[in-house]
Amino acid sequence: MAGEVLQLRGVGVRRERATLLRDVTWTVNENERWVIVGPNGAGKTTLLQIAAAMLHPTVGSVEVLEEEIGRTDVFELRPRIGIASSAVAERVPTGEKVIDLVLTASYAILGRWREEYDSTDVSRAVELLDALGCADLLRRRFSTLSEGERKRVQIARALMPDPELLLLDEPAAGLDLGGREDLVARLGRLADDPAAPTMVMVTHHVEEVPEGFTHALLLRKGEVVAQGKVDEVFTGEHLAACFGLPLDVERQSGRWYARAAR
Ligand SMILES: Nc1ncnc2c1ncn2[C@@H]1O[C@H](COP(=O)(O)OP(=O)(O)OP(=O)(O)O)[C@@H](O)[C@H]1O
Repeated sequence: MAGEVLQLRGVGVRRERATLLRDVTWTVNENERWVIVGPNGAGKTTLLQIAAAMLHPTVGSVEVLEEEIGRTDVFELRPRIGIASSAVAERVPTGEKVIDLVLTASYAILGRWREEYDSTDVSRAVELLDALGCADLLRRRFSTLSEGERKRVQIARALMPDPELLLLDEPAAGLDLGGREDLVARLGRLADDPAAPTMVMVTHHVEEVPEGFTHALLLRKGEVVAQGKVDEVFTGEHLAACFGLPLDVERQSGRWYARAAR
């Protein structure tokens, strides 16, 4: 596949009287690594759900992997997209084992039933869990894992179908400092891998943006504040407009830091 992985034109999402997204026009090209940043309630998860073909816009047009939403079979499209999100984690059936949670991603389903998996599928699932430092968890029940373990298992699941697009919704939320730094380093290595899928990650914190992420989109109250190359978007001016307070922003050794301006 070449070219545009996501193409949104004039996208709006409304629910009852609320406007969740307004006039979002956004293009993600193959091999780019995007981060969506914004305060609570800005519309980040809504935008990610649009990108995951899980939500249709109220207005505007959306193409995901060159398929137009509304004119394509989303059940064929979804296995081409890997998503790690707490909205998915909440729907994991009680008692589901970690290995089965990763395997079932091949069919974009939750809950193992009677599907057949061959030894190649099982080896791939084990390799992915190993790469994310979770090889010792494969026989555990997902519900018994710590928050950090769950996050890493969900990323292994998202990578299982060898997706063309990888979507990560707040992958570092709830992690302790060591867990966050470990995850950010793993995501940085993934971002640097030319064989890795196009990536879009949602976060509240610029400190969680791994090295190797190329582009950023800032959202506030459902509208795009700025978008483009990460070093052009992560300025004090743009981030202050996004979060609604004066900020000092700096970059050190490839990572970003922001704090309230004194
Ligand atoms: N069905 C709905 N009806 C009305 N408002 C909704 C509905 N679903 C979501 N919202 C509102 O839309 C806004 C955007 O929600 P969304 O989850 O996309 O934001 P977010 O940027 O991901 O937030 P957070 O950082 O807090 O997770 C929020 O203010 C939320 O309360």
